[in-house]
Amino acid sequence: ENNISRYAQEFHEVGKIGDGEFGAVYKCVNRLDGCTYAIKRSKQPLAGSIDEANAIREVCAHAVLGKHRHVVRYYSAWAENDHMVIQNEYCNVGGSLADVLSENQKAGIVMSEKEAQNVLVQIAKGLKYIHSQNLVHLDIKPGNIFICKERRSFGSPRHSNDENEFHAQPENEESIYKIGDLGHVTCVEDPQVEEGDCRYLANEVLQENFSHLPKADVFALGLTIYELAGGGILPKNGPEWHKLRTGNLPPLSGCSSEFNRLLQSMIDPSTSRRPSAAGLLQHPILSTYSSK
Ligand SMILES: Cn1cc(CCO)c2c3c(c(-c4ccccc4Cl)cc21)C(=O)NC3=O
Repeated sequence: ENNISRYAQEFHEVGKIGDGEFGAVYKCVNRLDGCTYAIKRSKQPLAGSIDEANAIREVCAHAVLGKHRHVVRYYSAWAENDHMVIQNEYCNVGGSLADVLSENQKAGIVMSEKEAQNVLVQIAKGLKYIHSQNLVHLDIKPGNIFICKERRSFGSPRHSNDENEFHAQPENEESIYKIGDLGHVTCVEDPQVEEGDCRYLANEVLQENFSHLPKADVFALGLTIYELAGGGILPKNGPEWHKLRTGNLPPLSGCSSEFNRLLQSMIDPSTSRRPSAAGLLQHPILSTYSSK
């Protein structure tokens, strides 16, 4: 019967972990396999609407992007009782980098250069994979980067062998960062661009130049890392917004000049001067991370 809810039948709802105009996200346990999932339930979009096109794009993107260590994994999607449902991997830290950013801002601390570089390398790997499938994400931002904690296997190399360096997380736990929310994903060929969050939007996309969309993802990643490493609140519009897009990024006091130059290159007004996601992984100051 069409009013039996597969969601209610197959899952135990632990609690709401996200809310927005799109719908709501719940932490759920599958009654059969006992695993925890993140499930987004949203109102069935109007047939033929932009929302419907986005919902279809999101599910297709997940299906194409299959399994990658730095992309949130998709399991299933279905429609029921006037709702769309998508069942994804639950990133077990229970929050995104936007939560890390707001907690840091409240505590008056910023992410260290080392951790910011670690995030940059992991998300660059995820973007390299997405771009290799001729897809672009178009909404890279702290709120769409989710965090998993993974038990470190015995003897796996730590990032730095500088033993007396303070490490925020315990010896055996490592943060794995994953790109989520594929609702703006489109293909590089005939892109149907739905602009992402304007704070991370590259100017050429605002000007409807869609000829180098992978570099728009690199731009958004550059401002994302800049913000996490202490760049402050990003403007949504106005002269400050345009100033950030002239290519001069106020330097981050706590970071090396090489790192500042790398971030500056990622937000260069010229898309050809921005590194590609693959190019980022070859950068000398990131190679210590990207060798793994
Ligand atoms: C708000 N929120 C919090 C979380 C937990 C992070 O540790 C979360 C997740 C997702 C999503 C999500 C985003 C967009 C579309 C579908 C989903 Cl399930 C939203 C999430 C998702 O796909 N996987 C998540 O863990």
